[in-house]
Amino acid sequence: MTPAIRPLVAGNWKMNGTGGSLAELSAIAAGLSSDLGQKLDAVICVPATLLSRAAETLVSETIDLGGQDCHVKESGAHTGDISAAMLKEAGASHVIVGHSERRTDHHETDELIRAKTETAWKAGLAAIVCVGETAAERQEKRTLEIIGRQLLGSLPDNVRNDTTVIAYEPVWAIGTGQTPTADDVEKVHAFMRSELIARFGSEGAKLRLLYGGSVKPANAVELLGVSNVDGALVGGASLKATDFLAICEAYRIL
Ligand SMILES: O=C[C@H](O)COP(=O)(O)O
Repeated sequence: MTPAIRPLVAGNWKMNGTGGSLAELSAIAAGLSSDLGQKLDAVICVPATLLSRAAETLVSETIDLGGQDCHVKESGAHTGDISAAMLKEAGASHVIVGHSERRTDHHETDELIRAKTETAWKAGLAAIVCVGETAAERQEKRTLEIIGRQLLGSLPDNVRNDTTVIAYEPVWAIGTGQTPTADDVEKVHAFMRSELIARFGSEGAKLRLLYGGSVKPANAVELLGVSNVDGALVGGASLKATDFLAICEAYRIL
């Protein structure tokens, strides 16, 4: 019997946040210093420019910090890029890799995301590996084909549940207010779980599978209550402490 998986609610601030936003981060940390924080893990992936200050601000241990991407190389002549080691030194424990906004805008391939995941691990970061189908792929009823390809193409061989988190984010649900039905989320997460167990055995059964794409306080209980959903990757609703904590509150009920 696989032990219960401890939920993870991750926030992705994307390209939002300056010094004044650290007050929201402190409010999230304060909100999770209560008994609520015993029920889940939380990571906030702030812009890299805020990481060091965020780490200094967060005197409590109730939340971890993450980056939103890292270069595949450990260092070198890559103007404007950020290495996994830089994120780690600045206070990150996690890094998102393969977010659909990078797969699309920066033409990131499964192969590159797999290599970035290994680079993140080498720097001591856990990778939150994103997969998700586009609206066109959904229309063509290719969701499971796409998720299967991305899932297994983007993951190195030796994944562990303490170094790797998977986030299923249907691209058409990101920032749109639309979400799949709970049944559709269940189908994809059950498929991911079976694929991961088939490839990684018992470790595949322990990986946390997050859902992301318009998660809000109003739909959190429904979406987070779906089997094989072990948490959420939250964009817009993570920018306000009240909304992010309201999503976390779902775990008082679930
Ligand atoms: O990384 C977060 C996802 O892109 C979801 O963003 P969203 O909650 O604003 O739809």
